[in-house]
Amino acid sequence: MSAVDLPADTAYGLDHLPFGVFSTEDEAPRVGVRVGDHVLDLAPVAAADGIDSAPVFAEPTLNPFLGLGRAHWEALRAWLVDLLTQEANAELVGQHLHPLAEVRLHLPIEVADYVDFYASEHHATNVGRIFRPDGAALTPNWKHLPIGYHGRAGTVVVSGTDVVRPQGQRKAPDDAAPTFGPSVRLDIEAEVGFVVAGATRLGEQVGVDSFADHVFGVVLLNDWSARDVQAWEYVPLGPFLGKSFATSVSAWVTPLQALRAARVPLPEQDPTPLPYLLGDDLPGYDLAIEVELNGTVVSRPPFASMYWSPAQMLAHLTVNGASLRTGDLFASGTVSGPERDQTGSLLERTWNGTEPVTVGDQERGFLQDGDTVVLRATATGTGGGRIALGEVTGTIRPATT
Ligand SMILES: O=C(O)/C=C/C(=O)CC(=O)CC(=O)O
Ligand SMILES: [Ca+2]
Ligand SMILES: [Mg+2]
Repeated sequence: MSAVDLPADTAYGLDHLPFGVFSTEDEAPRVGVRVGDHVLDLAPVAAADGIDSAPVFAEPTLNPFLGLGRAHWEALRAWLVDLLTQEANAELVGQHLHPLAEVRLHLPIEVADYVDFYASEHHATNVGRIFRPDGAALTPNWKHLPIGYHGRAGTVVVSGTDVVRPQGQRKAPDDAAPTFGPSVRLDIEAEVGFVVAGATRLGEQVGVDSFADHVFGVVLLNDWSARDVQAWEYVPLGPFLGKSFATSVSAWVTPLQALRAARVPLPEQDPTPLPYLLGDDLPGYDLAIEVELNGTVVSRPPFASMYWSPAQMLAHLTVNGASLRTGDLFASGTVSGPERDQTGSLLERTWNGTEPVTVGDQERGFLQDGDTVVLRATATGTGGGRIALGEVTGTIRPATT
């Protein structure tokens, strides 16, 4: 018995409870929790139950709630489970449940800084082979630190937002001079994003053991990439306009607590990293990702194969004393497993377009206008069944010329 009716096999049951921001026709965006195929409007329910922090849920982003800190997130989750478990609350809860089909979902966080890592050994090896065929696949630093760069926070968009084909300079090695125009090698990157909460001071470091104090939860993330622009611009400072035009995230943020049963050991790290990257609790997560292109699943990247733990990424991100802000977002980097059909980018999946994938009755090297990409991911929930991260979808629109 409980306050809501849920199918036994739902991926959004009481062991999940992801947070997002939604609006209904006549009311402003506010915080909601996904329960089955409904969204629970948190502010009025929390207010009715005498929760002090109820007003943070009437805000148009999760940031004010996230800023309250870990003890508060955990207490709120316990309250929510209790509320939804008791049949006596059925009327209160029922008044504030909206069918998903009747709401609009918004970007759940106001993104402060956005950082993207490069933490898959399989991905880094593949990209090294394709982009730098004459050198070693992995750069000498790769196994000593989680490589990353700062991306563009202002162009992080919510799932469902169209992506306009970027324009820019590109020059293949054999071209005499660069040309300008719409990217002809537009790609995806299937990634997992980590939502940071709680500000730190300049000069402060967040050690590997403080990961769960500073990461509220995870989103699925598509780091759209223009490979032709990227290949010409990135030496020596790294990715710039080939990545900054759009990064899509799921509308739902899955709390770290909901992923406790999905924790797995990391692959062995050899050589042993420096002490600030070592700790007793360096979780990997067994998330089964799926990349769908125009209705056909083209790849199944396994997040469990990532070399670096997100706890190591956060420790590295702050080891120089860079401070954190609530709403910071860091992404894992493209998730690729050892097999070709486990790679998280078309660059790898089609080996730079030379081995196209079959999608329905067509073939694809890179993305064409009108193509739709959907990323999905599931994991074992604490209740023993599967939970599903919010999906990330985007459709490519022609360049604005
Ligand atoms: O190795 C390179 O030159 C480029 C790598 C990427 O494009 C990957 C990137 O953005 C990080 C990642 O997603 O793993
Ligand atoms: Ca990336
Ligand atoms: Mg991007």
